[in-house]
Amino acid sequence: MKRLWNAICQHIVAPTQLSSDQLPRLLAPFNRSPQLRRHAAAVIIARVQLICALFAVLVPLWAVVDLLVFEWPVAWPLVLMRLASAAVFATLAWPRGISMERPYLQAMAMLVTMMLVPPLFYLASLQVIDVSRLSGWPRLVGELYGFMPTVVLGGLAIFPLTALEALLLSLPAIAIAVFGMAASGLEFSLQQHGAALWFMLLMLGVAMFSGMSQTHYMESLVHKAMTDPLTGAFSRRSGAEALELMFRLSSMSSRPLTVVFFDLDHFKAINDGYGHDAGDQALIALVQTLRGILRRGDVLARWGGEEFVAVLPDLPVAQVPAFLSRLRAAGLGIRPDGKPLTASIGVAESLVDGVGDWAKLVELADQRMYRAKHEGRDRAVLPGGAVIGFSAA
Ligand SMILES: Nc1nc2c(ncn2[C@@H]2O[C@H](COP(=O)(O)OP(=O)(O)OP(=O)(O)O)[C@@H](O)[C@H]2O)c(=O)[nH]1
Repeated sequence: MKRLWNAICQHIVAPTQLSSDQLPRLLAPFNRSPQLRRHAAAVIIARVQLICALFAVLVPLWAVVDLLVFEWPVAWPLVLMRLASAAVFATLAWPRGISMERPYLQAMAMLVTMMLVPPLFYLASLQVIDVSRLSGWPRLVGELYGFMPTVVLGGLAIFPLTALEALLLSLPAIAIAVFGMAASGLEFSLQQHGAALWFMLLMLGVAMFSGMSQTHYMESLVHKAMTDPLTGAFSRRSGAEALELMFRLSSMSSRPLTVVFFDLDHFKAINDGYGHDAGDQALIALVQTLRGILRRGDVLARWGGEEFVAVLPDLPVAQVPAFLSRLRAAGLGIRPDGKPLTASIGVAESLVDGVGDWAKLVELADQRMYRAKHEGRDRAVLPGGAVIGFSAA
């Protein structure tokens, strides 16, 4: 069974392994990191804009066919509807930035708007085209309009969506298609419309599968690009990006944001005395320990060789001593000679330190870390200059 699961993951779902904790994230868009949500939103927005730019040109061009095939009383409302649709597509295609605060909401709003235009166009076309009374070319073109909701479902396949998102986004198109079948003047039966319905469900299945596969692939790439390959902590660049976003969000709501700067003590001695691999193992163990102490929304980034930055939203400076005691209780790991691994720590907090940007907050934490280093290591310097010595406690 495990071999079958591995074969599915390796050869069908994506060329990268799928772990059991990733599967729920492919089924529904919950529990995603803000970075991943932002990246998914950026991809969706870029693709919506590309498609909308194409449709803004192609949709009005198709008016030529309407004018050639249909009588004027049928053709002119269709041309007007095409111009209105093109205006919506052009508006969506208009270059715009990605919302800093709610990128996912922006992406979904744009996607839903784009997805609604063709089915609504089809719905409106039913008011002017009665397929059951047409024959020849007009009937063919009229029946093509009936495919619009299905085309929309197929189009979903190009977006990195979870199964739930693809399902919810397809519901309006399916509902409009069924309504159209009932209102088309043709017999409303499974024999008459079953094939079209089956084809829609097939398209939905393809869209869900493709969306999940893209989501998984995107998640793997984002994870690789954002994390330090040795420890799995955020890289400095992605840590800075996360910090910038968190700083902005916490300043908007006047909530505290705390930065804890760690620099391991006498780390060079581990490399020199026991080899680089022993040093690597110490760094990996340190990150595992810190992960156990940090909360879900906290961020841990490897800032430099043996320097780490933890970003803790909603942690006021008054709660920092409690955080440091948890750290002290867990320990930072053991050096190869059996002695405890220690660090010099600097803490800065956005409200108490009154800084205006995230870089200044890190700079303050870094300066306090240096003070901790110069005052004897294995201690933390807090805002206001308070010092908490670890070994003495
Ligand atoms: N094993 C290993 N060592 C690293 C890595 N990155 C940086 N280092 C080493 O970390 C050491 C940092 O040394 P220093 O900056 O002198 O600091 P230190 O020995 O910790 O001394 P203090 O900070 O003054 O307590 C250097 O020897 C680097 O080569 C890494 O990824 N793996």
